[in-house]
Amino acid sequence: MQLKVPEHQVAGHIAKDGKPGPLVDDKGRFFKPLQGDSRGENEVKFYESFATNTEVPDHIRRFFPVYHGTQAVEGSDGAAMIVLENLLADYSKPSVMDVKMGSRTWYPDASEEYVQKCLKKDTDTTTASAGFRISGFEVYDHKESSFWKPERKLLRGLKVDGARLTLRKFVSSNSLSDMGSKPDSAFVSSVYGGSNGVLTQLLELKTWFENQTLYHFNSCSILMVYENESILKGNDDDARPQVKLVDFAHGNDDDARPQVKLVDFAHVLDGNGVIDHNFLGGLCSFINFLRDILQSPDESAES
Ligand SMILES: O=P(O)(O)O[C@@H]1[C@@H](OP(=O)(O)O)[C@H](OP(=O)(O)O)[C@H](O)[C@H](OP(=O)(O)O)[C@H]1OP(=O)(O)O
Ligand SMILES: Nc1ncnc2c1ncn2[C@@H]1O[C@H](COP(=O)(O)OP(=O)(O)O)[C@@H](O)[C@H]1O
Repeated sequence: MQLKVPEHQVAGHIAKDGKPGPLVDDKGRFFKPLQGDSRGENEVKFYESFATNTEVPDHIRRFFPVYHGTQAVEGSDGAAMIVLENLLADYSKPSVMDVKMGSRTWYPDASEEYVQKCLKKDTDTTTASAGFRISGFEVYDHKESSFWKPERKLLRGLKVDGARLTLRKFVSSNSLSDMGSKPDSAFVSSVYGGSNGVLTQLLELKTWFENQTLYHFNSCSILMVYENESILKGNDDDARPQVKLVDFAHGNDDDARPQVKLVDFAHVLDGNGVIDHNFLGGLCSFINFLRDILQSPDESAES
């Protein structure tokens, strides 16, 4: 089995100080190392419970990576890995964003030290104020024909206006690395809008969260992705780029294939019959941000 480091991982742990990081194979699988201090175990427990839980509606399962069990992986010194569907396997030039949901990232029964560490990050970022924070993203830069990923430090410093601007940049064809410039929001309707777009998917998820009391998704992320291969820019450099969507492989127009998934279940707890207000509140807020961008894509945003 040929394993390699994922090309487009945008957040989370990576191989460091002798600890393994995630790997992918060429068969569409993503291997996530089992993390220590019960996080790995807890994540496995969630995936096993979720896979067999008959109360989870089928249409909701598509928002979660398919789980293929655990496996000791040779290429990673025999470390035990959680084997998941590689969510990016079918994308050739993906733009990806990881958005950590909730207005708090600590969970009941966490140690005081851990709560304090999370609280600091939550108040320093948009978690406490907006109910979510952008943990990481990578966009395909159409001008440079390459991927651009901001440093973590830069994202940690984002306030609400910066997060709003970043959500515009994520669907823009210009000014990616220049954090101060105005994004053109060229792909906003193809990615955030439409009957298969991000907003529609988030609203479906929200309907479930308004009722589900099975799990509490502490510190869990929404992973948004879309395909750039099919997005063609017009040649008129002076004008706002004309964007046409063409999918060469399938001959379809409008095929940015926006996808919304949930990832990172290391801190999921039983819902015990109680609505997950923390995740739901963050989701509602995130939906409002995207709705505002869709409604006024040309509005100039301040950084
Ligand atoms: O160590 P840090 O400060 O980078 O925090 C990690 C988070 O990074 P971030 O706050 O987004 O920059 C990291 O967040 P991302 O996955 O990068 O969104 C995780 O929350 C990680 O905890 P866990 O693996 O989910 O248990 C977090 O690790 P722990 O602090 O819980 O060990
Ligand atoms: N199933 C998956 N397929 C593809 N990429 C994934 C998958 N799960 C996670 N990732 C990538 O790895 C990053 C970190 O994942 P996460 O589960 O949050 O790890 P950690 O527990 O180390 O924070 C995500 O932001 C995303 O880029």
